Amino acid sequence: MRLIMGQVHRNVLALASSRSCFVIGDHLPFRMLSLPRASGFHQTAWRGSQTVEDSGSTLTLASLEVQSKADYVKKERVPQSKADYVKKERVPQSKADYVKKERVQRTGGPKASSRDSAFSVKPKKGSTLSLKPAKSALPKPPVVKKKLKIDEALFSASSFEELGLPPLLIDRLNKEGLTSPTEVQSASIPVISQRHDAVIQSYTGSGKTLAYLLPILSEIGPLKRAREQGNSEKRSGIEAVVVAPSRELGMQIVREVEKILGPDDKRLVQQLVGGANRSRQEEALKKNKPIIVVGTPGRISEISAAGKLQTHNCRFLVLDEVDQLLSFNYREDMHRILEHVGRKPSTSSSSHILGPLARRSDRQTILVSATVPFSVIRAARSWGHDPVLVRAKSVVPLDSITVPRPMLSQGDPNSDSPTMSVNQAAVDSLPPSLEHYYCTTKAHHKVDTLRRCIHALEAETVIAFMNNTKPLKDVVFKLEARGMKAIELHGDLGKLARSTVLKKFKAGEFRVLVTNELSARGLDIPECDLVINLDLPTDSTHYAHRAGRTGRLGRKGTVVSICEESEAFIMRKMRKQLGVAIKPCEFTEGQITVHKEEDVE
Ligand SMILES: Nc1ncnc2c1ncn2[C@@H]1O[C@H](COP(=O)(O)OP(=O)(O)OP(=O)(O)O)[C@@H](O)[C@H]1O
Repeated sequence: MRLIMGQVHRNVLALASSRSCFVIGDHLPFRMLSLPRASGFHQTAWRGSQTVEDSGSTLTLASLEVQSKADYVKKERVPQSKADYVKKERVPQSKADYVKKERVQRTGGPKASSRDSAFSVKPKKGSTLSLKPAKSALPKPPVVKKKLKIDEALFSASSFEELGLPPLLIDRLNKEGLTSPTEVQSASIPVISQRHDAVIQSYTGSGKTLAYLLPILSEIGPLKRAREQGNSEKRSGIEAVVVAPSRELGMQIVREVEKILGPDDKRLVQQLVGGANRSRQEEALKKNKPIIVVGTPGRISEISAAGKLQTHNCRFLVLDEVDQLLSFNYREDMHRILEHVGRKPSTSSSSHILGPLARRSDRQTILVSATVPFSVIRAARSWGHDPVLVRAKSVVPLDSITVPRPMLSQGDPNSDSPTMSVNQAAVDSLPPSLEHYYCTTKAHHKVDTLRRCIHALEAETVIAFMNNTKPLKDVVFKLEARGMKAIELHGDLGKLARSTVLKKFKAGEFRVLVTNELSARGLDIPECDLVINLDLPTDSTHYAHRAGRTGRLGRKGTVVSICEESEAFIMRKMRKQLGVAIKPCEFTEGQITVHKEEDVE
């Protein structure tokens, strides 16, 4: 047993019990109790992923609606008028492309989707029809959901077969139209299958959920790989616990598991999210005998403390959005979960002396997030056996990772201000396909600017973020008053209302979802082509997670932050911390005007 002590400055998570105490965080005085490493890092995991990456089989993405370039050219709408040609103008990519205050007719990001309108038929606003029947006489038009192009580059060259997934599971994936793994899935599946504890880090929307679900479902449940006779592990009860910080994310993961298990076996996953009826959840646990539970920390620990959730035999513990789950708010519930899941109660005297870590079973701990600060690496080291960090193209032992020295942002070589240091965790979480802008306006003009922005970018599925709950309703009211269908989503709504809102928004019944931080993590709405910050996020990590609601799975996406003139410096700071171009712009006459940075500094 080792005892390590250090200095603490912020982000403290204290997990304390009578027998153990962990304190973790970035630059924190922390105490960590851990067992000696059983063995060195098994190179097999690394080799496994290398082999996978080296394989050069061709992709089959048709079922993912990934279009080849040729398809696009074929299907693209033939320009009808001069205006159409203007719309197709290229968006400036480099600084050189920007002419001072050049007026740019936007064609990147959302416009790419409107270019795809050959597939989705978007009625042109203001187009004249000779015979226009009264509104009430019209049958309700079906909501035509647009399809955004997926960037093939996100997908790995390997196939699910090459990753060694069992045939039954591959069949189910194919039935769901999933034919090729993404890069992070290619890297994670062999590592988890080889029983490594792992931290999975990859940018938002890159497929991290299946990156851990697929290797788990290869080992448990009806789709698992067949074992040689005499080599089958007999387990009963819950074999995997997945923890997520919000009900929405929890339910989204449940649906993903249900989708893979298929209609006959979907009862084998049980949601344990807060806000839902607890006794019904407990009854379902008894009746359905699930093999996997997915829930929020509070509800899981509540039911576990009541003795209604037996997880001692559990083989997998997944913490999705781990950096958020390790925040102070969740400390007590997370402590209980970490103490109980996959830990057999022991009466041996040695375990009493050594504490709960000595009682560890062969539970695999998998920590997942787009943003992995060093505090998570520390936590993973203390909880895992030879844990590894898995990213899209690399697998490294956590022991080889050292505390990062703050990097100064480019263009600021002489600055030693800590605020100017690059937030590497946030940088790594940003999908490369995003475009970022900000514009300034007076506070009372923000909603109008939002509306003009949506029109100028021709965005069809928009998520607008604010910092507080109260003003959301007002924004919805103002947008609706201007003829734009909008709906609010926040934690004060009941569980049913929250899921109804999401369902309607996903179905295209509303163009704008006005929400708060609740929706910033994990929410997967593939059609979202524009994220708006109506209030600036508190830091670059929050910016990155909000931004990640668009540009999912290699699609195009645009992020626009609307702020007051006095806040513009925050955007410039954010740009340096994130290492991306966040371009100043304004929206006038239905167009976006991109400014040169010097114009506004
Ligand atoms: N191999 C695949 N083929 C096609 N689609 C996939 C594949 N893997 C995942 N997806 C889809 O990609 C989308 C994004 O996946 P997911 O939500 O797991 O991303 P994520 O990396 O967890 O994002 P976040 O960090 O925001 O939580 C989902 O709609 C998911 O169904």
